[in-house]
Amino acid sequence: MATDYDGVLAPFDADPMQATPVPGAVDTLRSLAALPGVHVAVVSGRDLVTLRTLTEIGDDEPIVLIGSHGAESSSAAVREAMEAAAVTPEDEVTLAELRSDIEALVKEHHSEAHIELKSAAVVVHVRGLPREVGDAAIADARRVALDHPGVKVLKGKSVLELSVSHADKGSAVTALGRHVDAVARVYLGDDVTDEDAFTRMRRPDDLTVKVGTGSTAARYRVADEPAAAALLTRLQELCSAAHVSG
Ligand SMILES: O=P(O)(O)OC[C@H]1O[C@H](O[C@H]2O[C@H](CO)[C@@H](O)[C@H](O)[C@H]2O)[C@H](O)[C@@H](O)[C@@H]1O
Repeated sequence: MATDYDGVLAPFDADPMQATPVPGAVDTLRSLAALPGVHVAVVSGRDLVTLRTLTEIGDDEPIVLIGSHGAESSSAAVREAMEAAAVTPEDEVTLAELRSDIEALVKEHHSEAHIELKSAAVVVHVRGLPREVGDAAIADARRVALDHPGVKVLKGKSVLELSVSHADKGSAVTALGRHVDAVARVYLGDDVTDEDAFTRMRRPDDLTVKVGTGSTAARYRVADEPAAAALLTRLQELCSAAHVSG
């Protein structure tokens, strides 16, 4: 059972570090993870350190954290499966150049935008800015990416992410499913990067859920983060009842 973080477990906030989970949602994941035969993961574009900080899920807990769109994980099995997509020393050099160019761009031309530095990416944030101001910052950031061959450009919600990671959420989450011999897989996501997971989870017993509006390959949809939290609670109740009845 895997869920995305921003826009699913946690409502959006203009300050990325203030985007905290819907009250009770992480405890629901803990209850699910405590059930025999249920494996739980939080999958995010956040880097692993930040994901751990925001979820407050500890290293000693049985919930797998997958960060940087699959490039980082608390699970050795996922790390091994994603080894070919790991960030190389050459990628680190590209990332340092990218950071420097984006910092210069924002400082000189788009001081209203915010930069988030991640272990495998630089993100330009424009949430809350007037549309034309945000669009101009995103367009210029795209141009910076063109100067750095091999950089992946991901357009998210009020963000442009420039990444040196070669991973994707779909590969990471299906690797975890294989590792635990999952017979049915659940994935909740809200953004374009979650579509990689939705398209890879097409078995009859898989349950894929898009949170919010927009086209999707997911089979089902809920309206927003509180509805996603309510769905997780219902799944926990059903799994718990199935366990009790044997
Ligand atoms: O894969 P996710 O867990 O959905 O993470 C995707 C990106 O989420 C974050 O940005 C989004 O949430 C911010 C906090 O609410 C918001 O300010 C921003 O507008 C959203 O796009 C995060 O900051 C990125 O690094 C993640 O890649």
